[in-house]
Amino acid sequence: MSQTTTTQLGSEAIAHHPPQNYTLPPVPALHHLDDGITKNGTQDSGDDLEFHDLPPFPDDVPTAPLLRLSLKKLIDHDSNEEERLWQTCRDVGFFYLDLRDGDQPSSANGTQHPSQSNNSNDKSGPTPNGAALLNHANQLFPIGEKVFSLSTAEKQTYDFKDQGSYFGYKGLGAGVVDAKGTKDANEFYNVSKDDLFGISEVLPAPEVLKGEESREILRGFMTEAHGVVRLLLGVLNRKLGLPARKLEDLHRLMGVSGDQVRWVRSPPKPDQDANQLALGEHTDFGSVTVLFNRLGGLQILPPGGEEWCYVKPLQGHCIVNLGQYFTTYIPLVGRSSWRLLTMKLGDAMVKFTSGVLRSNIHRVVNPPGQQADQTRMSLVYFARPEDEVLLKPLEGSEIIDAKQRENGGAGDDEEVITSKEWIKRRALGRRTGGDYAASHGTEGGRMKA
Ligand SMILES: O=C(O)CCC(=O)C(=O)O
Ligand SMILES: [Fe+2]
Repeated sequence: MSQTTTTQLGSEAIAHHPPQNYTLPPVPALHHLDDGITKNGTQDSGDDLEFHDLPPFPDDVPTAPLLRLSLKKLIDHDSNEEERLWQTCRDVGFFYLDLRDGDQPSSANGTQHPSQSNNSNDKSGPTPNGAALLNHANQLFPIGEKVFSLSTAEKQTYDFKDQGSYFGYKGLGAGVVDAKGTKDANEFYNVSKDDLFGISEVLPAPEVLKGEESREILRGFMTEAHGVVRLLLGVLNRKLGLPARKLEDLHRLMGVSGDQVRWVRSPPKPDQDANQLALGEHTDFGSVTVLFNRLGGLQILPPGGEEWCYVKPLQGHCIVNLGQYFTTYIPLVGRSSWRLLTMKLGDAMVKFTSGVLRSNIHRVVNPPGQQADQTRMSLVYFARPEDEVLLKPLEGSEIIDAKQRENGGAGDDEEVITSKEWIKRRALGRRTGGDYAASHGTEGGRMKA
């Protein structure tokens, strides 16, 4: 597709209309790091990408060849950067985003609450500010530590699983990492975006999260992370040739959704348990995930590969991955047969759900090398389609239509479910006693274990 018109007229002005009988471009070959990080994850650009207050990430473990994109360039609608984003979302769906140069002077002093926006024409919300996002993330790490330092008995009172909610606390070992029911080795605390912005009820929470100071930091983080998500969605929307703002409009900051912040904490494991997974293999069940971690342990299984590769944490960057919203539409002949279908489909499920964009399997293992005796924490923002969005192929894109034809059609008589229902099923299915099979997403046909 031509980039010329986009750059001449402004990227919002043109919706791409590929010709009739459009055939899909081939999926690009998996990228290799060509822009600052060599294959074993060491730097070659002079940038300081290390976390100097932590034991070093080893240089003798396999690392994932992920691209490093620049938020600043994406904000500036750099067509080369937009093309790199598009390619990497089609081949692996995981990349680094450099936030250090994404600073926007207009909002450098903080984050404007969207309801305070005085620009009624600004439908896409405020331009994300990379420095503010990093700053809020740095402030949230110690707040998360305070939450986890509370007694187990108190934390347990914020586990809302029995009320059908995945917000709040999940204890160590309260989730499963495989179909055998092997327990996980991490604890979560999930904070609802809708709670923070007054869109839904205020959930019970520990004192450290109830105070306005913490809530303000969380709101700032959510606003900036959401701004990044919508910026990325805008690029993908144009590349997919969808009607203007279609993806952004399914992900409004002030829309009712399952968007959330999550802290994940895994304590160091005794040697005999070193191989235990902290977090089992999965794809994220939303749209876009913005992740901050500092110690290694996150691994992805690159497309077509057999070897799990570490994703080396980089200072000043977040790791972005696409969730399965883009790749999933769920065939349901009837709700009762849902579980059966999910279990039986296996590779067919992957085929059936394989989309134009990619949602890659990942998991969390013990931090590697000298990092192994450290407590690992990460901070995640999960953006999801608004609650009432139906999970079915989006209309208005020749590329998506062509992909459907390639997949043998969409099956018009199939029932579809809402984003809300799907997220709940997947989130709670990975809790002990949950329905692990029903919790599968697009990883269905590629589970290793
Ligand atoms: O902790 C990490 O690095 C990844 C966490 C993750 O994949 C998740 O919470 O879905
Ligand atoms: Fe994840």
